Amino acid sequence: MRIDIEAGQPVHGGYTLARIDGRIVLVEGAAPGEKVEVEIDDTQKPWRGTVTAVHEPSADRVPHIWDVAGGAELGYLKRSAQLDWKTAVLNDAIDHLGGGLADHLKQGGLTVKVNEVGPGLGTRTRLDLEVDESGKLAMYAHGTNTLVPIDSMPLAAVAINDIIADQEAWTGTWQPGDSVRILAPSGQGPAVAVGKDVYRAPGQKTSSRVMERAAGYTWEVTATGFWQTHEKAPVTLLDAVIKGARLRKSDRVAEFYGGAGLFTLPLTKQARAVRMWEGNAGAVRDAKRNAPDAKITQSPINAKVLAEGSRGADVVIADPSRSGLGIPGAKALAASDAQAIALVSCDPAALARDVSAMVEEGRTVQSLASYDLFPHTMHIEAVTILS
Ligand SMILES: C[S@@+](CC[C@H](N)C(=O)[O-])C[C@H]1O[C@@H](n2cnc3c(N)ncnc32)[C@H](O)[C@@H]1O
Repeated sequence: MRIDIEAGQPVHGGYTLARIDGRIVLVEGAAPGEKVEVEIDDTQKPWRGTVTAVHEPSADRVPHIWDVAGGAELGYLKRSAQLDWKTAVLNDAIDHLGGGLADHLKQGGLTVKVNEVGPGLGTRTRLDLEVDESGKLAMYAHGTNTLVPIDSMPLAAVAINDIIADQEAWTGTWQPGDSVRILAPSGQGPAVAVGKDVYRAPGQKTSSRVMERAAGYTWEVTATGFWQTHEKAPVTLLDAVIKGARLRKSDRVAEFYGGAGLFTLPLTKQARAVRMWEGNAGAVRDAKRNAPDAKITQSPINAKVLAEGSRGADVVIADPSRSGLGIPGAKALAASDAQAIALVSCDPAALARDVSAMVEEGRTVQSLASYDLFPHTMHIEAVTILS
């Protein structure tokens, strides 16, 4: 069924909201306020609409930067409009899921907005690809299981695109059905990971770890493990977290969800003592090498670990995955004696819930800054500092 609608406000997930006879439709591919025709998928709840024609284009609409496959769902909007979109989504989550958080921020004179970080293209240092049945590097078409061969991916760093463009030279390195990660680490030349094998050139295997450098520090990170993907993410987040928390040399720090030690290493150089918790065994191995002066524990993190681990800390840092801390976990951190808590969030709903729970426990938000570390996508990253 095709129908004409006016797209409303942006909501989490990369959609704008529209209504048809009072029924909510999540629309993909429209700019807020645009009059568009959409193909309705009524098998999902809420209904989904995909733009099939634009009747009155928004002034924010531009030619899509790359609609070959998934991964750039806001690529049809000006960069400034993407930032406005994400700012609206973040504020909407705070208003609707954050209880009294919106009032709390207002009373503190804080406004929430997503800040531009560097250029929109060529900034991604990791690209995960599949190999199609003909052996070509491919990605899934947006929202499908269909692989589309690719010749370039404009969000990825130049070094990654050079490898994609020259993929014939890599014949035999990967096979149909393989998953391939191409990396452009900041501390060395590019690398290609196929399963557990890592190559720096066709046929030339290299270490399974790659070198990352930022803010005068060096980390070795398992090529297939987690590392922030935007080239400026390490420096941006280090600055936001460590400066934001006003870390002093005499502080004892408890860090949760520490990964390969992005924060852990600098913390050990700038604080008295650092304890870190992380669940992934490979990340813990990396973190122990990267930050030998920290006390690092491999453990699933839950409210009990957050409560016990934060006891006695002057500063607490937590960078959970998308699901966030959860209310019991957020309350456990809020109840610690820490003078500062830095929470890194990558999901607006989890942010609103977690920060609101900490405020309810008597904490005060000092700052809430968001950074566009995923340009042309719907994703956000935010750092909240609470006292
Ligand atoms: C967003 S990453 C952040 C890592 C690091 N701070 C960085 O920026 O590179 C989240 C980390 O939390 C870990 N993690 C997620 N859920 C966890 C859990 N329930 N218990 C322990 N670790 C968890 C993941 O393995 C991952 O390393």
